[in-house]
Amino acid sequence: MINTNSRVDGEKIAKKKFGQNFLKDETVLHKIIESMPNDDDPVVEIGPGLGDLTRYLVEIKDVTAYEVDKDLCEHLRRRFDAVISDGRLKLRCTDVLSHWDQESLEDRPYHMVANLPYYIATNIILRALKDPNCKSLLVMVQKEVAEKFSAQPGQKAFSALAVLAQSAGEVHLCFDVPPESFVPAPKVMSSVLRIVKKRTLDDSEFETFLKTAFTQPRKTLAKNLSARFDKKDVVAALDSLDLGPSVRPHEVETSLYHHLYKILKGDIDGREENSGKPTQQQ
Ligand SMILES: C[S@@+](CC[C@H](N)C(=O)[O-])C[C@H]1O[C@@H](n2cnc3c(N)ncnc32)[C@H](O)[C@@H]1O
Repeated sequence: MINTNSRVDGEKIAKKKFGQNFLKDETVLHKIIESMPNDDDPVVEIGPGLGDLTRYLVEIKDVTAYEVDKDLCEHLRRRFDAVISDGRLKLRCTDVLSHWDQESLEDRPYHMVANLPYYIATNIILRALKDPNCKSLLVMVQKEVAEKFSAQPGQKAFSALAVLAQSAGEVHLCFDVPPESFVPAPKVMSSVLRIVKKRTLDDSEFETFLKTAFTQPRKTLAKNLSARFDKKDVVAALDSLDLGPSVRPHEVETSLYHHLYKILKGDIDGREENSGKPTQQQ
């Protein structure tokens, strides 16, 4: 059993299999709280851990927290006894991803604020982009993952994840957090990523299309897409959008991926598309 004192030794109790790196840096905790949306919607926290971020969240918001580790749940129940009793904190002791398969994480609009378990961070973000009740995300992830979601077209890190996130809303890498801010310290740099959603992703075929487009990020987009579509159609579709046959996947903007997808799916004729031609912003 974990000592209910908030000063428990994170180093000793951390379980690697659950991606436990506890955020102990008060400056970073405050920066996260200051970056939160300023409205009355509740917050969903995934992986409250020892509760060091949770204790600030419950001061300003109604919170639903999902924690998979039963030992930590027991600790959290004791630490937050009063706020659980008065309804400000709902603690769900379960694997968030299996819960999400059945329903949204909240039955009303919510913001996600979390120091995510890194081994499933990408899955959680993608799942949140598809949850109609999730309005925004403010999440700590591995810096490399934050860059994949927030990179701009033309940057090497621009990926299918960036296209998806930018299709859902505004994406911003807020700040970096060094390993020594956590106990135990992870091997990598972390970053806080914010996504403010304007729409919900609801087309899984578009996701599959992007996976094909970015299969081999250093090859041409035409080569990647030709694995699924006729090469002549791919080159014609690229041409209709003023994209040359040698363009690489990371060089094409989000809006053009949507046009390409529609053309290749047959929703839009390339020539028709050409008349009100969208072009790549230089
Ligand atoms: C990086 S730690 C963050 C802990 C705490 N929020 C903090 O900032 O110190 C990730 C947390 O997510 C929890 N977790 C891991 N996998 C989970 C899952 N599938 N569902 C819910 N929580 C999970 C871990 O047990 C751990 O508490």
